[in-house]
Amino acid sequence: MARHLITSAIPYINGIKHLGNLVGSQLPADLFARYQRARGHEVLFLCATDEHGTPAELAAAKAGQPVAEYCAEMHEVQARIAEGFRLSFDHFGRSSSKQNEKLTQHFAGVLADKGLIREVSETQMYSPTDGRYLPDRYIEGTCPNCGFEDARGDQCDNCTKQLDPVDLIDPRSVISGATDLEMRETKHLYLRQSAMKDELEAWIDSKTDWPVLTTSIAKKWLNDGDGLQDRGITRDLDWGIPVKRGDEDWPGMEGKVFYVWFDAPIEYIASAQEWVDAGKGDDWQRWWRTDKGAEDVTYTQFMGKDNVPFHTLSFPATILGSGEPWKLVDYIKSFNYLNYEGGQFSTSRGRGVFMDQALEILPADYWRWWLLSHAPESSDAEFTWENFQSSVNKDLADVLGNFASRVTKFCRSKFGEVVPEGGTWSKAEKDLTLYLLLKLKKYEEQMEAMEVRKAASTLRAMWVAGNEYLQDAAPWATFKEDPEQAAMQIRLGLNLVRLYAVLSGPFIPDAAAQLLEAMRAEGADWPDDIDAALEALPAGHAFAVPDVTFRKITDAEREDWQARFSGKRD
Ligand SMILES: Nc1ncnc2c1ncn2[C@@H]1O[C@H](COP(=O)(O)OP(=O)(O)OP(=O)(O)O)[C@@H](O)[C@H]1O
Ligand SMILES: [Zn+2]
Repeated sequence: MARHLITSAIPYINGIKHLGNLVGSQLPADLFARYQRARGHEVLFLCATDEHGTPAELAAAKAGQPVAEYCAEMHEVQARIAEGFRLSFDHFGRSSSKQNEKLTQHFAGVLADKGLIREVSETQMYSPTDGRYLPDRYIEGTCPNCGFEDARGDQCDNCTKQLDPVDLIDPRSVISGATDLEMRETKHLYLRQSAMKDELEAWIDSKTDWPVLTTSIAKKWLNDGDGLQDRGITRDLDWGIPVKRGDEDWPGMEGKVFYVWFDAPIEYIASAQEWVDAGKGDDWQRWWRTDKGAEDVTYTQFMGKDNVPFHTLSFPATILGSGEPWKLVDYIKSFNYLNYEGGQFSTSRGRGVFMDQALEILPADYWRWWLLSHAPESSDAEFTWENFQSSVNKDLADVLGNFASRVTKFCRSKFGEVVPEGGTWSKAEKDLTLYLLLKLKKYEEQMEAMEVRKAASTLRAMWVAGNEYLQDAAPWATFKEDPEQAAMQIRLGLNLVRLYAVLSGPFIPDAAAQLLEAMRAEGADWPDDIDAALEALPAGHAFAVPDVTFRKITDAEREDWQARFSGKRD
């Protein structure tokens, strides 16, 4: 039995995630976790909410709530929606946890001891009226480029020019509107990533099996321009993990917090500690410490492309730089972007379909299937309502759902709700099992390699083969001349329903469970042997006709949804 540690990029707290976020991180991670569990391996699947930083403060202010309270509520909301999508996390933690605070302070202390942290003096906007430094996003003013009056400190939304707060004409505080802003000197900690460039590069170079998307982004950051830069890991904010050197205060760093991208990946480890502290597990170190049992763990991370630099360079710099025996990632599966109807999904602009809305209109499996079978792997992909309707109707309703329904209903009408007896396999059945055997091996290889789209298409090919077999065998016609042969065909069909349920579980867990229950299948073990799997339900075994597994999406619904989700979410 292998041991798999699996993490999904942790979703940011400032709102409900869209379908792009889902397919770029949590959903494929869940697919892989479910597959490895189905293969009998030991899995620890972790995720969390990413709660620190300015956008969380801004979102809380907009909601009129204290930021801690806002984050606690949004965490619950995200956890509930994740359950709705059947994301099978062993633990869904919070980067604002006590465990993460301690661990983040620990890493900063160890890195400082190793000489990998330096102090830098810089100037930053300070607002005496607000009594605080203002991050770029807290400053607005007139754009020097286009004259737009509400340009932000980091960028003008009108002309898209990247800005520095000092560029703005008549800058003002977003919090109070105060205009008496001044530049003040402030000290920050920088992680000396540049000192670790060679070590990081050698490590990346050793990962010859990683997706090109992952390694090409890492290489770009390592070598473009002046090469890998040191990175500020502290901020003048209230909301975040207080800067400490291990358990000790850090002279000169009073009132400062760690930068959100420093503490967020450390939460992958802290989430395992939270899992234990919540009484769900008894040993987190055997997953995370190579000196305490984690040397045989395979660790896989899932994320969208914008997260790759932090996972290939910054977080490994923290882990490697500590010199402590922490588990390093073995494989980083990264994704391109899913776009929405000719544009981008966007949380800030409320564009696209969001996870809560998706579940209001259709069950999780419909979305899981479409998203995974169209995952943006080798390039960006696009969600359109037409494509969604046609894929769901073809793959799920016409192929899988229809197969289960025809086989079970025909059996009930001619033989009753028990697996019928008699008949022997002919060439058609042997050909089918051989085909399924080949496809199954392919499916396993693709799932192991996390080739999500290809695995979906292989699974679909197995469903299609069953449908074609049924069409050709035509038990309804056979029955008239040779009821025993028809019984054999239907017996095989019922066993195929069970087999499909077992194999489809990672993609469409609810439908899989529903079909297994209807088939009254005792075990749902992964098939070692196709022939045996196709005789798992013996003659005389009782079953029930399942309720409709998948329904079709009508044109009227599609048009309705297309209109409803064309504007901005409020
Ligand atoms: N359109 C997209 N398609 C695929 N993955 C995406 C997309 N947008 C974001 N992601 C990924 O989703 C995961 C969670 O993202 P996160 O919560 O940080 O939101 P985000 O990247 O700020 O997205 P947005 O700006 O749209 O809110 C990350 O791994 C990110 O790379
Ligand atoms: Zn402008």
